[in-house]
Amino acid sequence: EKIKLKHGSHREGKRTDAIMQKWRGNGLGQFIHWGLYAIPGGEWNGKQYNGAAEWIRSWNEMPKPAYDSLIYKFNPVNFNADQWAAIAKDMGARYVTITTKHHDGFCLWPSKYTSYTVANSPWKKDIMKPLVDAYDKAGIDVILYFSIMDWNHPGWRYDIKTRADSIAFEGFKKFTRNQLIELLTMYPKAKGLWFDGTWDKSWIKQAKFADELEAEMRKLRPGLIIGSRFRADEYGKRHFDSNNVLMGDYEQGWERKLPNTIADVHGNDWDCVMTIPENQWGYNKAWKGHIKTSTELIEMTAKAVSLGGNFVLNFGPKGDGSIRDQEKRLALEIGDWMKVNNEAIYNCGYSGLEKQDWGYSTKKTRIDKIYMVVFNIPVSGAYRVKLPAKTAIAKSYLLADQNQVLKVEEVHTNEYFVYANPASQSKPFVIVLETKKKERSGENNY
Ligand SMILES: C[C@@H]1N[C@@H](c2cn(-c3ccccc3)nn2)[C@H](O)[C@@H]1O
Repeated sequence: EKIKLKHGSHREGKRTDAIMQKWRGNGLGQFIHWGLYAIPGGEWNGKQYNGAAEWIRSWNEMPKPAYDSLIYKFNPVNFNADQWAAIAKDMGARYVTITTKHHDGFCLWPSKYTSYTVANSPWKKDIMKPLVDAYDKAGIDVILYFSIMDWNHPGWRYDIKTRADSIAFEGFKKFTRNQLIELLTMYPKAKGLWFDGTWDKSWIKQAKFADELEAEMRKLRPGLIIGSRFRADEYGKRHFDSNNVLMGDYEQGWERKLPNTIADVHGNDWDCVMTIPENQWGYNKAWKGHIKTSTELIEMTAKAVSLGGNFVLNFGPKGDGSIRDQEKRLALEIGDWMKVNNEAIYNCGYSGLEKQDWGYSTKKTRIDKIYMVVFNIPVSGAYRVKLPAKTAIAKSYLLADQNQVLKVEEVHTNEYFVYANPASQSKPFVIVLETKKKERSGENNY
């Protein structure tokens, strides 16, 4: 029995408009975390901060005034928006999410509503405009990351406990609305907003305000894409409202983790945002622990697409605006694979097939093509695939070499072995299945 909600979700099921269909088919995206935190790069006074570099302001070892005065050191002489966009293009990313303002409140655009922006740094110039233009020129859609939580704004509160809190937070809410309308007005090419910093009680209590603000933004920018993290319903429920309906246009619940089965995504659109090290979004000088390889990241991309989502890989440019070598190399390695295999990623989604040990299957939307993205090569050379009843395999071949038609054997009803011995076994590869309707129940060759 559904309960009456004024500020719950206002739409059930996936959006079907062209802007969202393009987003749904993107498959692979780039995340950019850049700001003042890139200057210390996880280190202060010769000591290393163990947390995520973009959270260094919350570290007791670094006095807040010392962090806040980093604005006077922001002068990224090696910043080159076209180079960042080229790296994303070479990787095969079809959209980018860029931090306009992270939790520290520093704005990468010359906002009229605070002095804590690039305009008052030695750099002086707008960073967002050249980035939006460079990515747009490269044919990569832009999404603006915006943190509601803003440690620099005097009106920010973690919770509203007193009348004074309430008065201060009203000013903060007006400021937040002003900045969001400002961003949408200054960067009309942006396709969406990626909200963060919305988990504290102060914001969760603003169901009505946030609901009306979301409506105002959608009216100002028809088709705008906003995820489930922006606002809570009037009972404080986030991501899914009190009737368990997804808030916003897609689920933003997969941060540094992936769903495992299709049941985990409840038939919704979703994105997974991922770091290359364990947990560093902003630039950190010392990448500690496991640094993901391009093969791991390609597998995560294939897994995300196989479960109907997008995979968004994070880059943390240095304080001088350059991109670190490890990130450039990974982007090129992923891009080399995507150049050959992106047909299995772009405009693909959940195939409906049972998961097999060799890897992940994806399906082109509306076309009878299934892609078997192989990460684990069976010693038998036989790749098992179970098709729905009345579906047969018309043809099978390697995506990387379509002249190599592969032998297919129906080993049980609707269960097939595809035989493939790929040339190079050191990289994931894709087997294509062109399917057709089964005319009649063919002989099964047991
Ligand atoms: C997309 C990622 N989200 C930010 C984040 C938020 N949190 C966090 C930490 C403690 C409680 C709740 C949320 N950790 N990281 C990261 O700083 C980065 O921006």
